[in-house]
Amino acid sequence: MSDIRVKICGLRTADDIETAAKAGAAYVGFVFFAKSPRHVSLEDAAELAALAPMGVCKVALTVNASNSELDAITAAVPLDMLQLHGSESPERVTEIKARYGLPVMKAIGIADEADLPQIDIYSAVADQLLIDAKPPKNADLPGGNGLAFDWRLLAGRKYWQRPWMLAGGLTPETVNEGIRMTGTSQVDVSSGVESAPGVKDQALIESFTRSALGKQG
Ligand SMILES: O=C(O)c1ccccc1NCC(=O)[C@H](O)[C@H](O)COP(=O)(O)O
Repeated sequence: MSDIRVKICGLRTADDIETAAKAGAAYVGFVFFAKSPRHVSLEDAAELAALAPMGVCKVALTVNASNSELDAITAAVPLDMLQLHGSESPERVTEIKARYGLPVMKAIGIADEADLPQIDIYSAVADQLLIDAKPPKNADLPGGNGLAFDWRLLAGRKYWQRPWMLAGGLTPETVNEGIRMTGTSQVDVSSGVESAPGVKDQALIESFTRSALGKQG
């Protein structure tokens, strides 16, 4: 049994959920961000979440969402975690945790060393951290850009105060190198398991998950 936990983000079909769960993903992510090709409606997300087997953590990804948006998402969709992928302040993270009673994962964008202190700041308030590549300036999306950051920045920093996941540009081919270089025990992927933006590829979901979990072909 592997110690690695895999999150597949941006799932939009029943097949995506079934494939991710069967392959052994620990988390499935639903994107609530209208500009994203991975955006799902409340109705679709509710149906997809209901298909996730017990024990698979259902994560709603939002970007600087208001309380009314979060109220609607949490009322419609059975969730286990909220992922905040915008510029939510530490105070806002605390407020969201208290208001919804769900664990909160805060995404931190990393481009260079100057970004690393954010990890400690958000460690004090979030339940988990998702350490991702910082989006390029003028990017349409704050995440899901298929870009990796320099993993050497995290080398030797295995033990943060909170559980964390490595994200950004991972693929079935690179995920093991990312795990090895950073010492992470959790990985997240979106673009690297797609055949086109927003379209998950079942074979890539399987190969990414199996590769991360150290399972043979
Ligand atoms: O995936 C999106 O479309 C998205 C949109 C808005 C904010 C965040 C988004 N994705 C965040 C994720 O958790 C991705 O899985 C993470 O950034 C890694 O993405 P990728 O580099 O494509 O594997």
